[in-house]
Amino acid sequence: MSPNPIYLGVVGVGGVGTAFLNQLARFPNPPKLVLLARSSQTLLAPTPAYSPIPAADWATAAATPLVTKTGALPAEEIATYLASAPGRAILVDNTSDINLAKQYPTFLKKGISVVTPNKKGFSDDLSLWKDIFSSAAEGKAHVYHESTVGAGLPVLSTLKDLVATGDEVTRIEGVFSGTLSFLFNTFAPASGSSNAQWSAVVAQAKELGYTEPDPRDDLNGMDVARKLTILARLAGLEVSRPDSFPIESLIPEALASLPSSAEGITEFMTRLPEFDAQMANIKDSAEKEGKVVRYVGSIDVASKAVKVGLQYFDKDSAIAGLKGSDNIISFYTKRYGSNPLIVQGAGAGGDVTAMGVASDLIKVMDRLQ
Ligand SMILES: NC(=O)C1=CN([C@@H]2O[C@H](COP(=O)(O)OP(=O)(O)OC[C@H]3O[C@@H](n4cnc5c(N)ncnc54)[C@H](OP(=O)(O)O)[C@@H]3O)[C@@H](O)[C@H]2O)C=CC1
Ligand SMILES: N[C@@H](CC=O)C(=O)O
Ligand code: NA
Repeated sequence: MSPNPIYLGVVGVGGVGTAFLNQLARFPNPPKLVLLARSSQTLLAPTPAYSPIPAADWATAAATPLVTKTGALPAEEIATYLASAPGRAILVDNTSDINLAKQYPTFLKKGISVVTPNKKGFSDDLSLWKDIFSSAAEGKAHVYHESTVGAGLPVLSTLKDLVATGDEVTRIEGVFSGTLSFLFNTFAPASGSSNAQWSAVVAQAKELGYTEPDPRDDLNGMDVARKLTILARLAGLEVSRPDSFPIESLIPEALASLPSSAEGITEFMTRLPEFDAQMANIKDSAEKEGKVVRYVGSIDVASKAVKVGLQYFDKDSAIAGLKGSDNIISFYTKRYGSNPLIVQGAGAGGDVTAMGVASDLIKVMDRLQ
């Protein structure tokens, strides 16, 4: 038993949330799970006892006797409930909801720490970024969001360590999307050949849990732009918004105005095969130069230039040779000279993303002890 009980609220039980609950169930000294929510329902440990809900999958947790069930609760109510627990509290946000992310300052000011793989809050307006960190200081709470870039890979912790120890980061570049890495590695491999259709590989990436809840957020480049916004801000650049620099979209023009609803996602996935020839043309153009096409991003710190889009690579390059959903992130710094510090490995998927969330949770728990 840890000396000071810590109370936990978890919102989101999709691919990442379910894998996170699995890992939480194996913690030797788990926090007390007192709130578990999905979009339509919330499970609460009854007050004032706050006796914990088992850290199990949604169905098991929902079937637990004595759990109070309500519909979706406003973020302010979740914050009030957690702040009234008889100990320090942590919110784990496993959604991609911008509205919940906009309420992080409310949680933090009440002393509730936030751990999340949700990129939205850290990559929206710069004012929200500043509000999140000043609110954390005000509430003496912590914010950890390692899985917002490179899933569980130690990308943010590496960058923070470089900056905190006085190194000068000059450039960050690489492949930042697990989905786009998987798509291009499968559709246009550097060795061998592939007859896979673009739309079929997109459907596979969605099935494997690599894509954002709306796969168009990956294909339009916005997911990569959000990650670069977060990295650029940590490297000291005041990027105002994730759309403040040019982003190359892979969404066919004719499908660009479909609604951002569940119906819009279904129609997009249904009609995507009509546009397979467009992506095949891009692949063939690279092939004619003896290269492969990949979706990459870069931040040049001195010139404050952020770039996101397609580029051709030699087939024997490190980027061309990536496998599966791998990300590769190269940090060029004064201390590391011309050989960058490189972080590489799976950049999407429930288990690896949940690992980043679970390890952040352990770090926050340690700091609250
Ligand atoms: N998948 C991956 O590889 C990675 C994902 N991430 C990030 O992790 C987060 C989760 O992704 P993933 O698990 O794949 O997404 P899913 O779509 O699988 O799950 C999202 C979950 O959030 C719930 N949810 C959405 N909005 C709300 C809300 N307002 N209140 C309560 N619950 C809500 C959904 O509820 P319901 O079950 O009712 O639909 C669902 O349980 C995203 O921010 C994503 O960007 C980061 C790195 C990698
Ligand atoms: N959809 C994202 C998930 C991780 O951030 C990706 O594919 O990289
Ligand atoms: Na990471």
